[in-house]
Amino acid sequence: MLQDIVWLHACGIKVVLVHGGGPSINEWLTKFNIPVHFEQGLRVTDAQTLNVVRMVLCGQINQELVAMTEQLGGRAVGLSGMDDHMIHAHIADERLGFVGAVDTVDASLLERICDDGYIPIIAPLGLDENGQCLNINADVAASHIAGALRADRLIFLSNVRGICQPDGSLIPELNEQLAHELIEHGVISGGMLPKVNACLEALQDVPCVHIVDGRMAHVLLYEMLESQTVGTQFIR
Ligand SMILES: Nc1ncnc2c1ncn2[C@@H]1O[C@H](COP(=O)(O)OP(=O)(O)O)[C@@H](O)[C@H]1O
Ligand SMILES: CC(=O)N[C@@H](CCC(=O)OP(=O)(O)O)C(=O)O
Repeated sequence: MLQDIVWLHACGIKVVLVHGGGPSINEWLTKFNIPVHFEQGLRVTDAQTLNVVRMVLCGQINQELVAMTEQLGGRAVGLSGMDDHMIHAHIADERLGFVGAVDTVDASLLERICDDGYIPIIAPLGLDENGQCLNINADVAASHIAGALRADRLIFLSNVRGICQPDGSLIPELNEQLAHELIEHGVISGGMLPKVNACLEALQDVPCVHIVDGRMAHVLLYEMLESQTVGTQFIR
């Protein structure tokens, strides 16, 4: 995946990578005997959990991605949505604890980083108006960042082929109405809920929004070069 990003960047395409890290956060919480709890695909985040989230996202995943990108010949800058107060957020729901809903994204730092020839790699954390760090689902952060950048394209990567029907068949195209029907009927659930909501939100500002299978070799090159998507495309 990073090799594709480095190649696309070398071809003059400005790429911004927003990463998650849910499984690693779960692993570390378990090591520290801190319970793991999700509501509608969002992590319930108390103060102790937030410390682990920040440690894993910024200290581990972000820095590993930067190191790997550099190793592949790319020039990467690692940062989080807290840097320069890029992501302004507020507590989404008191019951979830320190989980952020995004108010605004200031994309000026990212634009400067891209214009200077770097690939920004962003951990999904934000700050509220009091400077409190908030944990933001990576898909939600990506959607707002893409919107603020007026991106041409937003590609969500997952560990499935795209949105699937209960029989496993792929849904190649999805509009808002069908997405809501599938959510209501429980066909879209768990971690796919914030992803689908993020896709619908992004569609307001970004013309091309896809969910594709991050396990497929060179899926990003395929997405950029072929006119047809391999996963699910969201349509207005
Ligand atoms: N209709 C659906 N189609 C495909 N995956 C779905 C669907 N509903 C729920 N899922 C689940 O959502 C998961 C993707 O969410 P998650 O793993 O949280 O995302 P992330 O890629 O952000 O880590 C899939 O692995 C799958 O188990
Ligand atoms: C609020 C919330 O759920 N934050 C996520 C942030 C990381 C993430 O989104 O990671 P994935 O892309 O692997 O799911 C979390 O704590 O797991």
